[in-house]
Amino acid sequence: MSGDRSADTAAHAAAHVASGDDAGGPAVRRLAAWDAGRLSDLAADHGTPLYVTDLDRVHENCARLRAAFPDAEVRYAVKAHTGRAVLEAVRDAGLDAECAAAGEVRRALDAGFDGDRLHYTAVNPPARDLDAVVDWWADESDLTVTVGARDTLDRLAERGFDGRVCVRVNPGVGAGHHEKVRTGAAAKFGVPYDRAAAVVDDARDDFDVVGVHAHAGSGIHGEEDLAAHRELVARMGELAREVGDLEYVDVGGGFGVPYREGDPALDLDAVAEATREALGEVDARLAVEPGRYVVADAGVLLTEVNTVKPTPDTTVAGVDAGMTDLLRPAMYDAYHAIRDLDASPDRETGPVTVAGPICETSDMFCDGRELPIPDRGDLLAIGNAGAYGYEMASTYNSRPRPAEVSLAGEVLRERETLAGVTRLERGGDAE
Ligand SMILES: Cc1ncc(COP(=O)(O)O)c(C=O)c1O
Ligand SMILES: N[C@@H](CCCC[NH3+])C(=O)O
Repeated sequence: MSGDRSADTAAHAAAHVASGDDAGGPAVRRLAAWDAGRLSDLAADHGTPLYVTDLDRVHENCARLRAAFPDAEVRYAVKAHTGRAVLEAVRDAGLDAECAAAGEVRRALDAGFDGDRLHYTAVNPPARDLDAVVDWWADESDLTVTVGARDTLDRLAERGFDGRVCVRVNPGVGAGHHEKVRTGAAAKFGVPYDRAAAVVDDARDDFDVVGVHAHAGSGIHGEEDLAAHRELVARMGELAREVGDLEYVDVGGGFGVPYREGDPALDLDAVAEATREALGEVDARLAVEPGRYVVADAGVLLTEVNTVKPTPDTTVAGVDAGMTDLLRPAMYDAYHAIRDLDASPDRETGPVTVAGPICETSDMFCDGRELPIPDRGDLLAIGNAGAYGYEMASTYNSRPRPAEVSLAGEVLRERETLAGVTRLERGGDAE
């Protein structure tokens, strides 16, 4: 959590606490805009920690993407939130599904995506995943497999697959909110740019090569990231012109959302325009595959304060959610806005450290952030938890994963039980 104690951060937090509105226009949903009474009712009905997902917001975000990219294919990166209700909302909104693993393909199929709306991006795919997807391809022959290595092409051919393939390219340019999520220049992803045309050429012998793809990284926000995005797109445009005869050029996802209260929203229309301009003339459709943008601000994580401990530097608010429920702060030092739903405007503020129950120092949602000093029993809402929140949850410390409900009160995922956590081990229920 280095840097979380900065004056800058404190100012952001104070502004959030003071403003209480949806500053930034319709494209930004601030944590303050959520109805505190509604969230408190849901926590009372379903317990904490609790994910709350606003499915209408998912629809709105999809609509905004479709409006910004009217002539492009917009594919939702399922990994950001795989819940059935979210997938159905995305399907209804007309987006395709981009899946990172066979399990995600299965979920998308179960949510009603037809093969022609399914894109499986196979990164070093385990044999089990390839077997499963090739199996499903027998019925869904329009699905597309995106491959980033010749070996993956060979392994598909060995399984009798001769369908639609997209070649993933390593564009040599990365972007994103943290080095751990900048994929564009990481050797693991995609065939090196200067070999891409040759790989496309070879692949055409055995497959229907329908596209080329590259992804810079996640959380593109700010000029430097946008410049990297434009560079990636320009390179992909060049490649598409070189290899010709493609259905689409997929320039990845990564569109960021503001996490700090004062952060500006991404100007999606401007990004779309810059993308088209950088791509140049190509005889193929543009495709994008956003995940975070669709779901981040559609979700909050509710957690109850169970321990308040004054220390010389900060008040430690112990809460019942931890890094097992929302990993991003521990993994990326990610900033998530925090709102005390029970604190009246005249509550004293000061440096507050919101910490979970896990035996790891990194199990903190903020450290020394200027917030209302919580009381035991207060309900805190953690913002922008809809993307890579529940998805990255674990059962470390034998903690059952939290429940998820829609804002309307429908249970979307039951709270896991301890029996659920232990069921696969010797002596567990599954035996
Ligand atoms: C290949 C690919 N496409 C799309 C995405 C979606 O990224 P984001 O959620 O930042 O839009 C990712 C994740 O970074 C990805 O790896
Ligand atoms: N999990 C990351 C995003 C990575 C997306 C996958 N390539 C995050 O929470 O920011």
